Amino acid sequence: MIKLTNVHKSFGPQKVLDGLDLSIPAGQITAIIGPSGEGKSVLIKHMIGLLKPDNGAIEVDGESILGLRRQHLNRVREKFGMLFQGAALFDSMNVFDNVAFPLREKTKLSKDEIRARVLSALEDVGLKNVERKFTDELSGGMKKRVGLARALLLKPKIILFDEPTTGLDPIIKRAIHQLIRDTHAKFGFTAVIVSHEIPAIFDIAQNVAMLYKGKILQFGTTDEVRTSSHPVVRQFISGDLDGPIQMV
Ligand SMILES: Nc1ncnc2c1ncn2[C@@H]1O[C@H](COP(=O)(O)OP(=O)(O)OP(=O)(O)O)[C@@H](O)[C@H]1O
Repeated sequence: MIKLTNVHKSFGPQKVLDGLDLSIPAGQITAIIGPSGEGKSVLIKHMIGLLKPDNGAIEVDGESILGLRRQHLNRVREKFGMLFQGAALFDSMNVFDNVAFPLREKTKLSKDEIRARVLSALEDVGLKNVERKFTDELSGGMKKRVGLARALLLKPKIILFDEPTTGLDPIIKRAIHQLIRDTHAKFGFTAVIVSHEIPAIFDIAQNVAMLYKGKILQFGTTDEVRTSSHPVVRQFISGDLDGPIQMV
């Protein structure tokens, strides 16, 4: 479904991805874990063509996304929904207009149809009677829900989540994780979730990929990674200060 082969990416002298190989299975939830600053956000930005590799191949549904003309790349991007770190809502719009935005931009649906779809998407994420509120009146957890409603609206085949629970309290974190799991069960999209929520993320992901020193150090089912014998993976998951991962 999403396949990266021998991907290299540097920013000036800093090598971030160093011959990375990764295949994201279709229709499943895959978590990407790894130390801060290793390039997890850079990696998912490559999947949707927001960053271009210096070298390597990237395919979505068997089609290379490199070297595509803008129009063609936009068509590939329509397969994706995204929930980035700050939920990326527009402050100047209320909740309804934020969620309706992609429908107004990308479809010719009637006002009534847009209204029905927006309210149904908000209901899917457990939000009712908030559509007139402005985003600065919402809590962090509500913002994430609105972002997820917007990401779900165009029924994407793939949703990329970049740290969807960062900065939220433990109960809201769990609620957002459950919501991702429930909406995934309902809609069956391919999910890629960058997350530091260990071990909580293991309860919702089917696969885990650990990024370390520019490569995928281990990719496997959640159980395989949870019980990994690799010293780096073990140290990272357990949060031990002692081990091969050096603090700087
Ligand atoms: N557009 C850019 N220009 C220059 N450097 C960048 C750019 N984007 C990312 N980087 C650098 O690439 C490295 C990896 O960043 P990235 O945000 O992908 O890390 P991460 O693994 O997602 O980190 P965290 O877990 O802390 O969110 C960082 O050193 C960052 O400064």
